[in-house]
Amino acid sequence: MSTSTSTSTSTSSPPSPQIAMLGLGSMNGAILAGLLDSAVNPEQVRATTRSAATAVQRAQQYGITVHAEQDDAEANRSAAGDADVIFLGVKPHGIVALAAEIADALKPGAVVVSVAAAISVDMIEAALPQGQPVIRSMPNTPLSVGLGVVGLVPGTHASAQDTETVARLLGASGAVHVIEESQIDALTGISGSGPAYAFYLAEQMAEAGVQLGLDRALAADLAAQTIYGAGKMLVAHQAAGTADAAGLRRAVCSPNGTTERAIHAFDDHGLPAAVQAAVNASAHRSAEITDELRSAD
Ligand SMILES: NC(=O)C1=CN([C@@H]2O[C@H](COP(=O)(O)OP(=O)(O)OC[C@H]3O[C@@H](n4cnc5c(N)ncnc54)[C@H](OP(=O)(O)O)[C@@H]3O)[C@@H](O)[C@H]2O)C=CC1
Ligand SMILES: O=C(O)[C@@H]1CCC=N1
Repeated sequence: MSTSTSTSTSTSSPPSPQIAMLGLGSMNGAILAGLLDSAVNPEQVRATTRSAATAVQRAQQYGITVHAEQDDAEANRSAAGDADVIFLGVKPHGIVALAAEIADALKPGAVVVSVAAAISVDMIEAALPQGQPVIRSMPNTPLSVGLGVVGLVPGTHASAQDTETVARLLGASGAVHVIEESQIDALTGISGSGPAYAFYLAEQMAEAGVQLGLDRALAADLAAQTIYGAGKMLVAHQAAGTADAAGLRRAVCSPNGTTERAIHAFDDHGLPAAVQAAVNASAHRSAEITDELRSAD
């Protein structure tokens, strides 16, 4: 599989691995929603949360079995021990401890996929049995609606087949890029954190509409549909090689028209620098958390 290219979905019959989702918050929940919308059956999935209240809520939401680690100290080990693919979906500072907790319960060859920012492959591998396949990922929440982006970094013991299995699972709900670990902080700055940038833009567009006298629901719908349509159009044109973002932007700007005035306002208020600073801030924070957690060991 080549570096930084979207995987195409293979035409051979999809695998039906048993899946464990350890932690079922925003990110693992989004992955699960995407999996359940594709070829994965609820019976294939066991999940855990920390608290019983979350477990009950998530079991109802997704129609799967969810156990709370707070109530059942064996919950993570039991779910992981049955699984072929295990998604570690807790906060970064909890990933290594979670990997250590499940280590001797894992089936040999089961693939451990971390979704955490900043936790390097070697940190996870060090907590697991020698030879256990690990894949570090950076997904994003639009996987929940089939429009996600995921970066995958295969670990030392992950085979091409392991990577293909995970790429196929996640590729049903988004674009998958197999990347080098040196690229993952930058990917985090663009696509991992990026949905929040789009949501923030939508918030501000809608707020401006309210300031101009629109009711909030109308302004919010106009902003959301515009970002959705523009994103879909951009993806289609980039895939076809017919236009890029700059070209599509220029096509909306009539000379001396409304959009040209708006883009000048963005430039006058420093939008290009602000966006680049934001992507850099996310990428650098990812690297910084890695350093913090390494030095805490
Ligand atoms: N949110 C995002 O957009 C993205 C997040 N990520 C990564 O995903 C990971 C999770 O983030 P996010 O989903 O936002 O966080 P959330 O707080 O939404 O979810 C964390 C989940 O982990 C559960 N949990 C905590 N400790 C344990 C434990 N010991 N055993 C089992 N479950 C446990 C929590 O249960 P409970 O609710 O009961 O406490 C909760 O379900 C992070 O590492 C983050 O870097 C990556 C890309 C994007
Ligand atoms: O904010 C975070 O740290 C996580 C990682 C990328 C998106 N959310």
